[in-house]
Amino acid sequence: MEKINRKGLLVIISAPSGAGKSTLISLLKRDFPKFEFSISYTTREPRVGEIHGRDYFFVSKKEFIKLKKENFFAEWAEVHGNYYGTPKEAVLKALKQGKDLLFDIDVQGAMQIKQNLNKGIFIFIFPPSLEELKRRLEKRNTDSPETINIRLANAKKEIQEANIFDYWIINDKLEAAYLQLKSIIIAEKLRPCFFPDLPKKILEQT
Ligand SMILES: Nc1nc2c(ncn2[C@@H]2O[C@H](COP(=O)(O)OP(=O)(O)O)[C@@H](O)[C@H]2O)c(=O)[nH]1
Ligand SMILES: Nc1ncnc2c1ncn2[C@@H]1O[C@H](COP(=O)(O)OP(=O)(O)O)[C@@H](O)[C@H]1O
Repeated sequence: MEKINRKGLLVIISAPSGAGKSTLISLLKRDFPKFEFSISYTTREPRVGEIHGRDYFFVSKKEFIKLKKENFFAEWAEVHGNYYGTPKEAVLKALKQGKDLLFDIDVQGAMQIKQNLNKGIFIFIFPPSLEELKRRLEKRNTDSPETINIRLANAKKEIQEANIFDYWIINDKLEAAYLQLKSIIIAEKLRPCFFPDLPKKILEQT
C-alpha cells in the first residue's frame, strides 16, 4: 500500500522531579525510535553525563532572556529556580512533517502547550509517595540537599496541578508504569485523526 498520510502525535509528559520521567522516556525512545524528542533550552548547570545538544541546550540566563524576547520558545517557565523552554521551530517542524514529538516539560509548560496549540496528549507521572520521591532524588545523587528540598516543595504544587492532564500513571513498579505509558501511546496512535486518508486508501486498494 502506498504511503498513508498521517498527522504527528504530541506527547507531553510531566512529573515532579525524581518521579521517573527520564527513566520512562528512555524506555519510550528504545521502543519508539521514530519519536522525535523535544530538546529544551535551560539555564540549569549540566549534570554529570549530560551532553549539550542531546539532553538540553545549556545556555546562560542572559542568552535565555534574549531568546525569550525573540519569541524563540513555544513555551518557557522558571522551574526550581532555573529557566527552561521549548524551541518553537522544532515543534512546528514536527507538526508539519507529521512526526511524533515527545516533550518532558513541567506543568506550567504543559498548560502553555495546551492553551497555545490546543492539541497533544498530556500524561502526568506520580511518584508512589513524597517519601519515595525524596528517596529517589537522594539515591539519584544529582542534586544538592538544598535543591532536593526545593524540588520536593515544588512537587506538592505540581501534584495539585495534575488535573489538566489526560492520563495519570503512578510510577511505583517501573515495569507496570511503563506498560501503562506504552499502552497509552499505542492507543492514541490508532485514533482516526492521525490517519485521515486511511478509508480512501483501503477502498482504493485492489
Ligand atoms: N516548562 C518547561 N519545563 C521543562 C522543560 N525542560 C524540562 N522541564 C522541566 O523542568 C523540570 C526540571 O528538569 P530537570 O532539571 O532536568 O530535572 P528532573 O526533573 O529531575 O529531570 C522538570 O519538571 C522538567 O520536566 C521545558 O522546555 N519547558
Ligand atoms: N519505578 C521506579 N522505582 C524505583 N526507582 C525509580 C523508578 N523510576 C525511576 N527510578 C529512579 O528514580 C530516580 C529518578 O528518576 P528520573 O527518571 O531521573 O526522574 P525524573 O526524570 O522525573 O526527575 C532515578 O535514580 C531512577 O533510576
